[in-house]
Parts: sequence; C-alpha cells; structure tokens
Amino acid sequence: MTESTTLDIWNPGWPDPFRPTVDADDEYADLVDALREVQEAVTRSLPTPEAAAEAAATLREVARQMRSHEVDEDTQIAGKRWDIPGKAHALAPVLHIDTVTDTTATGRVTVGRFHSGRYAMNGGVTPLIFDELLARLANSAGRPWGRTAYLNVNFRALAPLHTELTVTAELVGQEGRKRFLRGAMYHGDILVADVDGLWVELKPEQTQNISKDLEGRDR
Ligand SMILES: CCCCCCCCCCCCCCCC(=O)SCCNC(=O)CCNC(=O)[C@H](O)C(C)(C)COP(=O)(O)OP(=O)(O)OC[C@H]1O[C@@H](n2cnc3c(N)ncnc32)[C@H](O)[C@@H]1OP(=O)(O)O
Repeated sequence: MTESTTLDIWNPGWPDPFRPTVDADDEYADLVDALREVQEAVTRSLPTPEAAAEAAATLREVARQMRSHEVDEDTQIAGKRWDIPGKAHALAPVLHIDTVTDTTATGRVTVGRFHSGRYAMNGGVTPLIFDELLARLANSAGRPWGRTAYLNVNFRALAPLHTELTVTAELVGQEGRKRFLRGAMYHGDILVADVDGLWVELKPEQTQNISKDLEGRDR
C-alpha cells in the first residue's frame, strides 16, 4: 500500500460548480488546449517510425518539464476550471454550458476522432459528458455535495463526430439524501442517448476526508 494521506475534500464555502473555483490562468487553459490538439493529431496520424520516435522524444521532454512544476491534487488546476468548457482537463470533452436554472441545465458538445469509437462517439465518452453536466447540476444551487451512485445510459442512435450535439439535464426528484437526475443528448431532433442518474449526498464522515473511503487500499 502506498502511504496514506489526508485529503480534505469538503469545504462548505465551495462555490456553485457552474462558477469558477480557482483563479483564472489562461496560459494554463491554453496549455490544455494544446494538449487536446496533440491528442487529436496523434489519433489521426500514422507517422513513419522516425517521425513517431521524434514526436515521442518531444512529448517526453514536455512531460519532464511539467513534472518539475508538479503540485498536489488539491492545488492542481486541471478539472477545476468550471468557468471554461472542458474545465482545463484534457480527457474531458469540451462541453459549452448555455443555460442553468436550479433544476435544469443545457449545453453543447462536439467531439473529434480522439473520442471516437468507430466513426461515431465512443460509448464510454457519452457517460463522461452526461456525468459532467448532471453532476454539476446535482451539486449546484446550494445543494451539499453528493457523489454519483449510478449513471444508467441508453444509447439510442450513433452520435456523429465533428458535429454539435445538444445535452440537457434535469433534477427530477429528491428523497432524503438522494437526488435523481435525467439527461438527454440530441443530434438536431434525433435523440442519440439518454440517462438516469442518482447522486447521494455525502454523510458528515464522508465529507471529512476521502482517505477514509480508501483506507487499506492501494492507490
Ligand atoms: C480548489 C477547490 C476545487 C474543488 C473541486 C473539487 C470538488 C470536489 C467535491 C468533492 C465531493 C464529491 C466528489 C464527487 C465525485 C464523484 O462523484 S465520484 C464519481 C464516482 N462515484 C463514486 O465513486 C461513488 C462511490 N460510492 C460511494 O461513495 C457511496 O456508495 C455513495 C454513493 C456515497 C453512497 O454511499 P452511502 O452514503 O453509504 O449510501 P447509503 O447510506 O448506503 O445509501 C443512501 C441511499 O442511497 C441509495 N443508494 C446508494 N447507492 C445506490 C446505488 N448505486 N443505486 C441505487 N441506490 C443507491 C441507498 O439504497 C439508500 O437509499 P435509502 O435507503 O435512503 O432509500
């Protein structure tokens, strides 16, 4: 087991997840955009062995540079820029959030070949997009933080690449600590996927530190 650390993950002062949580650092956001460009370009390429070796060396040099700026997870920016599409996280599809109310949210997303299965969005990417929008809604409007308990996705039609898709989310019910959400993804008028999700509000002991949940496990 690796050494256990205490990570305080609960702070009642955290703002609504539709708003920024860390100071804007647009150079960092630009770095993540550049990384996305690399992901897409590498996915689309079949370089010669020489070109592949040269690019690998360049990328390892970038990794070396970034390791010299390493910070802990509470301090990192990646995934926390809730004010910009994609939250400055290279894995996240770039989701533009258009409308937000206390119980609904809508957004738009376009994915390229990096997120492709075969000529259409990969089936693992669709839940990633739903989780992004539904989790924010579940944890917004002053609702205490909850974790995703399930995310049941139905794939209704192929979701095309390089094409803007609309995503909707709605809080449909609340029972005690449980929040039920529903979402849908459309290509124009065509329903490509829908989802039912449950978020469970964290108990006090779950909000103190995440290491309790991970105790005794390798990580
Ligand atoms: C600079 C600052 C930047 C900060 C910026 C970062 C912010 C950061 C914030 C961190 C705060 C959270 C961070 C979230 C991050 C994820 O959402 S993680 C995403 C993946 N999800 C997980 O890993 C969750 C893993 N699972 C769990 O932790 C636990 O199972 C859960 C979901 C918390 C529930 O556990 P529990 O609280 O012990 O639940 P329990 O009391 O047994 O059940 C409560 C009710 O829910 C029902 N339930 C629970 N699970 C299920 C299920 N799967 N299906 C059906 N019903 C269920 C139970 O039946 C029960 O129902 P009732 O009997 O009350 O009717």
